[in-house]
Amino acid sequence: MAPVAVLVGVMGAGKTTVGAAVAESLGLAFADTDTIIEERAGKPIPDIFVDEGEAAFRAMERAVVASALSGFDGVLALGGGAILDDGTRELLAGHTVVYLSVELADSLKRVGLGAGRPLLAMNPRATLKFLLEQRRPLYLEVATHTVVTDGREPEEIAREVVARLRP
Ligand SMILES: Nc1ncnc2c1ncn2[C@@H]1O[C@H](COP(=O)(O)OP(=O)(O)O)[C@@H](O)[C@H]1O
Ligand SMILES: O=C(O)C1=C[C@@H](OP(=O)(O)O)[C@@H](O)[C@H](O)C1
Ligand SMILES: [Mg+2]
Repeated sequence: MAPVAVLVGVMGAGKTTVGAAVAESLGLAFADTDTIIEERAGKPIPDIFVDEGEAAFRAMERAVVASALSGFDGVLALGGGAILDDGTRELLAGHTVVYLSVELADSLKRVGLGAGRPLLAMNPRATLKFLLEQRRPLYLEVATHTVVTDGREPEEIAREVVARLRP
């Protein structure tokens, strides 16, 4: 058992939104590692970052990704920073991984002031610019498909993802 597709990309790429649309269109279940982590921890992500720190969050994320990759056969969205963890990147090898790419302008428009995203609590523009540059090579490293999202509606992006998943 493995997800039909795993979505990666920076905050605001649309992983959660597009992932749910792809799952619906394929008649499959959708799961988001952020939601699973919040359920397991019993608190929202910003509280996990404050109480336990980013390293503890990444470890929880790795454990959740590991169990979803072996026990879930729908569409799986990861958090934007999951690929920072060496172990998580290794787990993704051999899976169908769709990188939703987005540039700074659109990602900023989409996340606004970063509510619910603790890494954007201060200076979202500078932080997102840094994260995009730091992480792009890692997204490309794990991706089997890349779909550009700038200037496009989620439904159109979801249709392209579905088309790319066809054998
Ligand atoms: N292609 C898009 N165009 C416009 N807004 C979008 C698009 N994709 C997502 N959004 C909006 O941007 C915000 C962040 O989307 P989300 O799916 O949570 O991104 P991610 O999970 O990659 O951080 C949400 O408010 C969502 O409705
Ligand atoms: O990029 C990151 O490090 C993070 C992205 C968030 O998910 P989204 O990419 O779905 O916003 C969430 O996992 C957490 O706030 C950390
Ligand atoms: Mg998300």
